[in-house]
Amino acid sequence: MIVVKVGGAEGIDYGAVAKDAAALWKEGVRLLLVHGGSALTNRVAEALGHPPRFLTHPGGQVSRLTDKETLDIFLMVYCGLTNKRLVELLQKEGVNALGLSGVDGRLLEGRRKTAVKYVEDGKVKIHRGDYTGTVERVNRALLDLLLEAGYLPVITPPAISYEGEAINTDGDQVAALLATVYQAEALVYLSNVPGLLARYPDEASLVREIPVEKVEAPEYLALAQGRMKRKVMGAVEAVRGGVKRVVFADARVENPIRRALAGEGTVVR
Ligand SMILES: Nc1ncnc2c1ncn2[C@@H]1O[C@H](COP(=O)(O)OP(=O)(O)OP(=O)(O)O)[C@@H](O)[C@H]1O
Repeated sequence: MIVVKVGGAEGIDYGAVAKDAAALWKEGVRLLLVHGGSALTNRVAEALGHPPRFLTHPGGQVSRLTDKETLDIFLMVYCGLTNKRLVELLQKEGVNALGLSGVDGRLLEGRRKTAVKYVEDGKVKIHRGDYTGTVERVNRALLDLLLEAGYLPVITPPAISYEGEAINTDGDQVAALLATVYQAEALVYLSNVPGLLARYPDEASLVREIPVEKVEAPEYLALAQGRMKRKVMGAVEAVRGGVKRVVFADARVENPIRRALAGEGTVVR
């Protein structure tokens, strides 16, 4: 199994991703696609007069404040436009892709975090009423059913809480969890950069490899900071959990998945 997460930043060539995924699928490679949608969500939110807001947590991570209106916009962009366009591109390539969110069939279940700690003006504050959470359980039986019947699953956040509410959840974590559940040969993160950059946005500073056992070493620790921390530590956890390798790679090129599998990008193993 190969799990591919297509990021939602500007500049991603969805056509190239779909073409590559379809070719691999037809060769008999088992795939799960997960996608994001953050940049488009920001644009639609602005256009609808409900601009995006982000919270910086005490640990330094940043997340989207997800109130009821934001969740509605999130559903429109992730489950609507982004998911259906990707499914359409795959259908054009002759693959019977099937889009589903974590809400459908309780595919991705997690705990809703109603109170979220964040830092503002140097003080720790609490935001209540958020619709966010972390996925803890995957409905693998549902995915197996689809895979056995020949459908290529195209999966998107949100997830569903144990109480049955849609919750915004991190797509990177979803992909890592799916890869771990399937003990995937590879987990590929496609984005609008060539991989993890030591000095973002300098593309010449691409880090070629992160050996899991050395992730705490000073040269790698610098990379696992701020916005990238969650991605790097998620990759390390996936490898520790049995995924053979994680590759962060470019989705602005032809054959992005094949290139990533050939080692172009940042390889964590
Ligand atoms: N050190 C770094 N190395 C590589 N990319 C970085 C770094 N720091 C910040 N970035 C940025 O992080 C972004 C990763 O975004 P990605 O495509 O994975 O989507 P996302 O914003 O995580 O959300 P979603 O998947 O929900 O749309 C890239 O657009 C990249 O520009």
